[in-house]
Amino acid sequence: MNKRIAVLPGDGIGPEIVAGAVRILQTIETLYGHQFELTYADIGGCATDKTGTPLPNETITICKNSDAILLGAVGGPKWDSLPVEKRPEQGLLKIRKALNLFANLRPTTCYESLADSSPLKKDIIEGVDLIVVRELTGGIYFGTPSERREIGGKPGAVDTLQYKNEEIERVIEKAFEVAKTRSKKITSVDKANVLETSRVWREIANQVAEKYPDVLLEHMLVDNAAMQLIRNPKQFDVIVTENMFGDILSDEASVLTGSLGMLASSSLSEEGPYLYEPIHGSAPDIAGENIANPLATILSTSMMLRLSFQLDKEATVIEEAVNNVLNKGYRTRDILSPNCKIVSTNEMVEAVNKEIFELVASTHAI
Ligand SMILES: NC(=O)c1ccc[n+]([C@@H]2O[C@H](COP(=O)([O-])OP(=O)(O)OC[C@H]3O[C@@H](n4cnc5c(N)ncnc54)[C@H](O)[C@@H]3O)[C@@H](O)[C@H]2O)c1
Ligand SMILES: CC(C)[C@H](C(=O)O)[C@@H](O)C(=O)O
Ligand SMILES: [Mg+2]
Repeated sequence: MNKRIAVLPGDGIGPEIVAGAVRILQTIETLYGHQFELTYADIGGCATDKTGTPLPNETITICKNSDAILLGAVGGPKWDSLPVEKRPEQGLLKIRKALNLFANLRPTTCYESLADSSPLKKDIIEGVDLIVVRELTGGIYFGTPSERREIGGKPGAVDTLQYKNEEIERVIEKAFEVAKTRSKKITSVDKANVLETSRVWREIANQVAEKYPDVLLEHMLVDNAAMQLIRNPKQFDVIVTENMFGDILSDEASVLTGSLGMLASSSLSEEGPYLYEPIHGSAPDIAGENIANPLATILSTSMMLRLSFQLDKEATVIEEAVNNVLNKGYRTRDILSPNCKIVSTNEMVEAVNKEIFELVASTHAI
């Protein structure tokens, strides 16, 4: 199979973890006889440094001409005081908007071998397998006005939470489609006791549910959901929610797995190409030290192989290899557990890579 992949490493630990994921993609390419044509492009602070903008037009063109996009992370203190349009995070928001990536899938799978890496009790997290479907191109992130201005004659600021009904409907539809392939239960998370956008969200969720009689829909207020996610996460299968609630709840959900460095994501549009990225940020506190966990990015590439290229066997080999290296005790520092082998970013990548070779050799999985 021949595929074009745009690779956007970004800032901080972005280049380190993306290099690891690319190494795994290249192994899959070799072992299974595919051709992945990689085109690198700038996004985020590094793009601002080079071109004055965090999302150069060339990057958008490269992404649009690709079959899938792999992104690392953007941001860092170096760029925090720049005017808003030059900030790294704007590059991320703009690429999501430019490619119409309205549905962000963030699976949370608890690996048995990482039970000791989570601060939560084993019986609470054991067997957790949920997915947050986060609306990604609307809500308070994109509403206008978003500005500083006087409020009642006093200095202040305003951000606007707005949704078109159609933006709500399409992401809820996507979540129901995801639920159909899983346990057939959806929790729609909102703040309908306060927000008008949430009341509309709830009405639309009820309307969409009528088309899916086999899927059970429940509604939950976001503050309760944040608590339930820690107290009893096994009650959840698919969580669908608006942009900012999804951002916050998915970072929280990562604690169930042991680390933010474990959570992959895919961002979907109607037409493609889709974008794949870990849910974490550029981790400036550990950038350049070769200690970041590359597994979220590696698992994002397995999502790419499955969702964009329908390469199920290849995706499964990556996922099994990750599971096996964790079972063998390899740990980056964010997922330490008793008697583990502490490894660097590169050593973790090499362990997964070796495991893929071994799995393919032992099962003749090609
Ligand atoms: N998708 C993205 O590009 C994205 C996502 C979140 C934050 N950010 C940006 O990243 C910068 C830093 O933000 P932050 O510190 O709030 O969040 P962060 O996700 O970068 O880091 C939070 C904590 O988790 C740790 N961490 C994150 N990823 C890790 C990994 N793979 N392995 C080990 N530890 C990891 C970090 O060291 C840090 O202690 C900010 O500029 C923010 O805007 C970008
Ligand atoms: C960096 C930021 C704009 C981004 C978001 O809030 O969407 C990040 O936190 C994420 O989760 O991808
Ligand atoms: Mg986030």
